[in-house]
Amino acid sequence: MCPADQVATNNDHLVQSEDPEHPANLIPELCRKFYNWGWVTGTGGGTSIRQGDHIFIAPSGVQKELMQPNNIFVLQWPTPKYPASDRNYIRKPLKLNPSACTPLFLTAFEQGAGCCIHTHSQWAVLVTLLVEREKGPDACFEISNIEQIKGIPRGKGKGMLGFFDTLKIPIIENTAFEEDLTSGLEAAMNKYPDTYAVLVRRHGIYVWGDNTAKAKTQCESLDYIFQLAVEMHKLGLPWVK
Ligand SMILES: CSC[C@@H](O)[C@@H](O)C(=O)COP(=O)(O)O
Ligand SMILES: [Zn+2]
Repeated sequence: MCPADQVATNNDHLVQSEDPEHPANLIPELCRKFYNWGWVTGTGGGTSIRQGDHIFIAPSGVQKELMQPNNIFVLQWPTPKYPASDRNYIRKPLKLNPSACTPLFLTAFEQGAGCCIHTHSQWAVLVTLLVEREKGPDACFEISNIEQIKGIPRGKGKGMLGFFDTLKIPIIENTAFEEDLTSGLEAAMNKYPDTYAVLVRRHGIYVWGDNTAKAKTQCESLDYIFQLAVEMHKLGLPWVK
C-alpha cells in the first residue's frame, strides 16, 4: 500500500480542520482546560463529541492535556456498544487504544447527547463520599436553594431547574474497570430519565449535554455546586432546606 492509500484508509481528513469548533480540535482544547481545573489530571477523565454520524473519542491512558487532533479516534454512528471488537471505527491512530470510557460515552449518545465529559474532580469524589453508602442503588446527591442549580436542565425539552427546585444526581458504585460502569450508568439513566449527569463513587462524574457548550457549562455548574456542598458540609449547613 502506498502512503497516499494509507492516509485515505485511515481517514485522516476526519480530524484535520482549520475550524477551532471541529471536534478533533475541540477535544484537545477542552482537555487542556479540564486539566487546569483538576478534572483530567494523571490521564484520568476525558471527553467525547458527536457530530452528525461521527463520534470523536480520545485515546486511552495518555496525558489528556497534551492530546493532538491526530490522536483522535472516529466511530461511525450508530455503532454496536458491545462487543468492543464490533464497534465501527473509521479512524484509528497507530499505537493508541480508544478511551476505556467509550461504552459510557456511547450510552450518553444513545440518550441523544452531543457531548459527554468524564471528570475525576475531587469535589465530585468528595460528594460521593459524603452521601451514605447504605442507600445503595437509590444513592443520590440532592441540593436546593442554590442559584447555580439554574445551570442544570430539568430534563430534555423541560427548561432549566429553578432556584426552589431540588437538583438530584444519582450515584453509582465504582467498578474495577471503567467499561464495567456501563450497566450502572444505564440503570441510573433509566431510573432518572431527566438526569444529565451520574456520579461514580470514589471515582468522579459523567456529564452530558445536547451539545458541547451545554455539556461544558453543566459540568462547570455541577463542579461549582459540589465544591460548595463540601464546604457547606464542613460548616454543618444542610444541602436541602
Ligand atoms: C488514572 S487512570 C483512570 C482510568 O482508569 C479511567 O478512570 C479514566 O477516566 C480514563 O480512562 P482512559 O482510558 O485513559 O480514557
Ligand atoms: Zn475515570
